[in-house]
Amino acid sequence: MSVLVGVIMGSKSDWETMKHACDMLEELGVPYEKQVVSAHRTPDLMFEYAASAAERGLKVIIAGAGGAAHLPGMVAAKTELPVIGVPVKTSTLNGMDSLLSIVQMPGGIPVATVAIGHAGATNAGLLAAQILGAFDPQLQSKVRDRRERIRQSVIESSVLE
Ligand SMILES: Nc1c(C(=O)O)ncn1[C@@H]1O[C@H](COP(=O)(O)O)[C@@H](O)[C@H]1O
Repeated sequence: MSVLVGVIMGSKSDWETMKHACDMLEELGVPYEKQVVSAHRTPDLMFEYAASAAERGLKVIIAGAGGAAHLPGMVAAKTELPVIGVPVKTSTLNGMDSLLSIVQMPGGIPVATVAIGHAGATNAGLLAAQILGAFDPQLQSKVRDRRERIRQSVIESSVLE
């Protein structure tokens, strides 16, 4: 099956966080690719990646970055595909810098921003699957089954001894 989701990150050091998005895509059987692309350090590659993503068949892009996290917004500026931004936690400002850099997009160029760090990356993978699931009943049913398992496990552990 062709690759549907592009998972990109500003640096190899973001992998620790971004692997959680990939884990979720794998769990749900969504074909994806992963790559380091930086708006700051490899601007031409970033432009090329974003500009060609739709014609290469990608449907959703997940972009994670830390600090002055311009990657998700700049990618969103160069593609009409939905972009999900993952703020990577930083040692200096705990990821608040990443979050604020990603979330405050100007009108007309949206980035769907998730929470800071690992949990946000997991949700980014899930959100990408849910977007694709709107056009793919089989994938949507996998998401539904996953939610049911979560619901069951919360109910099972809801009685405190
Ligand atoms: N925020 C960005 C961008 C970008 O937005 O284009 N490129 C790299 N970075 C971030 O710099 C941090 C430190 O990177 P290094 O660990 O390589 O020094 C990473 O979290 C990366 O996402």
